[in-house]
Amino acid sequence: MFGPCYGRARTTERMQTTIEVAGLRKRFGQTMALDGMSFTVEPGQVTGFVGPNGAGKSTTMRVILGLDSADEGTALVGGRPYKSLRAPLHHVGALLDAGALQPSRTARNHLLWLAHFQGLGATRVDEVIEQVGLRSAARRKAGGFSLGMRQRLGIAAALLGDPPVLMLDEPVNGLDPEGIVWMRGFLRSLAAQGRAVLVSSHLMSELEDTAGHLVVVGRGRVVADTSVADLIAASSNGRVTLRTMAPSQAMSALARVRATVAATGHDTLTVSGLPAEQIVALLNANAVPFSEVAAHRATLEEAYMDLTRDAVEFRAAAGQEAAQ
Ligand SMILES: Nc1ncnc2c1ncn2[C@@H]1O[C@H](COP(=O)(O)OP(=O)(O)OP(=O)(O)O)[C@@H](O)[C@H]1O
Repeated sequence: MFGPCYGRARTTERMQTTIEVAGLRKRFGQTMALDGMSFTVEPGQVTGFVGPNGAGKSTTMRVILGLDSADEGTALVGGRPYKSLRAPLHHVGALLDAGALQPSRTARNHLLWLAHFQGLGATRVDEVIEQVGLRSAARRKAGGFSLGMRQRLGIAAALLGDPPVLMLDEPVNGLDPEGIVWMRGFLRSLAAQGRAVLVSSHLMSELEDTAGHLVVVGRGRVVADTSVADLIAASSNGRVTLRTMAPSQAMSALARVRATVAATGHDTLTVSGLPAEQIVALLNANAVPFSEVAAHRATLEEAYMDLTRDAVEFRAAAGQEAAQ
């Protein structure tokens, strides 16, 4: 296994554990689904693949897996096109559609059937069942599984070949809170074993605490390729959060020195154009009570909204035009 729990030696060459996408273009009729999509997924971390609905995430994943062909550009797994890999499931595991299973088969039989085509036996099937926590349900028909259990089964299938690269399309979508917590921890543990893990979502909040790196997409191309820490720092730039029981007094005092102020809660203001120390001095000089003045730390959601605003506005405008 690629992880620490199964000892076969495996080379850790960087090229083996990456996804490299360069200049992908793909058109469906009038729709430009991919418009120069380029990014690399590195090993050892979860990379979030985020963007609004229709941004091109699923199409990119399908092209990487050879399920769709691009009009232009290249998509490589471990340095090679998927279709040229001799035992592809040992290179990359994917969860694109958790519903894709035979409802009348038990979970274990479903996995045994998949394992058979990869030259793998029952021992490996039982290992992955254990890994995803499905032991007690393994002999039940998959048709009766909840979405969370189907997702676990889909991940077990993706792990069968012990691949160094994993790709999951919206794995958290529709899960209950317990399922979400499990999925986040599990994805982090797969990355901690040295795998390259690409996880798509249209909600940034779903990737909070999971992804270390983000590829943010809109309109078929990358709008940001950054670590989570850098993205938050860039979006927080120069803003200060002020908590006060006298927001209107504070707003007047700040307006007099031409700071920009926005009310962001009943007792919270976000101030730009004035450093925190000067805000404190100003509030003290004007006898305005306050409980907190702190450099603002943007949430991942705010940073994401900043980045994808254009893509969303474009879609809203296009929708309005079409409706007229
Ligand atoms: N088979 C297809 N035929 C026609 N249009 C398609 C097809 N597949 C995707 N598209 C279009 O391509 C664009 C990108 O779709 P894609 O599913 O890749 O986006 P996405 O980012 O995965 O969105 P979502 O979060 O909604 O799944 C969309 O405008 C979509 O309608």
